[in-house]
Amino acid sequence: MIRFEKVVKTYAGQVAPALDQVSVDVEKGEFVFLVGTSGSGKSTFLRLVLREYRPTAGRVYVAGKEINRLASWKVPRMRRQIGTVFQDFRLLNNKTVNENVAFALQVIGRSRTEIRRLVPETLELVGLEGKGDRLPDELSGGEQQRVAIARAFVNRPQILIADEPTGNLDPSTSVGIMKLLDRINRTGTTVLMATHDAGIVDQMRKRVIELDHGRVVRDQAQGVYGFQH
Ligand SMILES: Nc1ncnc2c1ncn2[C@@H]1O[C@H](COP(=O)(O)OP(=O)(O)OP(=O)(O)O)[C@@H](O)[C@H]1O
Repeated sequence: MIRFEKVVKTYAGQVAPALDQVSVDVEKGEFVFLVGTSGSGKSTFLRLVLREYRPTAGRVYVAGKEINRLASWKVPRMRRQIGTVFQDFRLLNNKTVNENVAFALQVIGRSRTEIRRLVPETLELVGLEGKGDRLPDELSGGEQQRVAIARAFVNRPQILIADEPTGNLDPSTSVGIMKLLDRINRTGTTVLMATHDAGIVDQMRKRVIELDHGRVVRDQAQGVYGFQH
């Protein structure tokens, strides 16, 4: 589903690469944690999957396509296969929960009938039934993140990318968010999550890929956050 072949990314004006000869293969339906200290290259990795950047060298494949060879006009369609969730939720604060989730469908031209069906169905899936008319600031942080996940998932993308999704949440709220991401993963969605949350990684026992100075230093099935060498 996601394949990196000897990927190098060096930002303009930088000498050291942010990613250095990274080769990784993520199968459809896998759940993968990306860990590593600040600046190790996690966000760069995620941004290459979204084609926000192109690699300096090497190849990135998403769903079988080498995405850096896609024509620019095909990029939005490629990105529709990928839902994204961030630490800071990124909701539209002047729109209700329903409108936030519906917006993700409107921009890709889904019909009103589909929107009327999919929005409540997805809000129920994330545990927000009955809260569709609230504004984001009338919700707890955990609930706001659930809205963000509903928005990312309402289009049933093949891949869900989460960049520190529990970074602003307390531990018990974080556990609820992880259960939700796990449920989404069980529907067959590939989940790629960058995190500093050792407790979560240790609890979930999923594949762990660790980056250090842009290199993959560990790729462990059913891994933990801090590996004892
Ligand atoms: N736009 C940019 N221009 C120049 N250098 C950048 C840019 N973005 C990131 N970097 C550098 O690339 C390296 C990797 O950064 P990246 O953001 O991928 O790390 P990270 O593991 O996601 O860190 P964090 O956990 O703090 O989010 C760092 O040295 C960073 O300073």
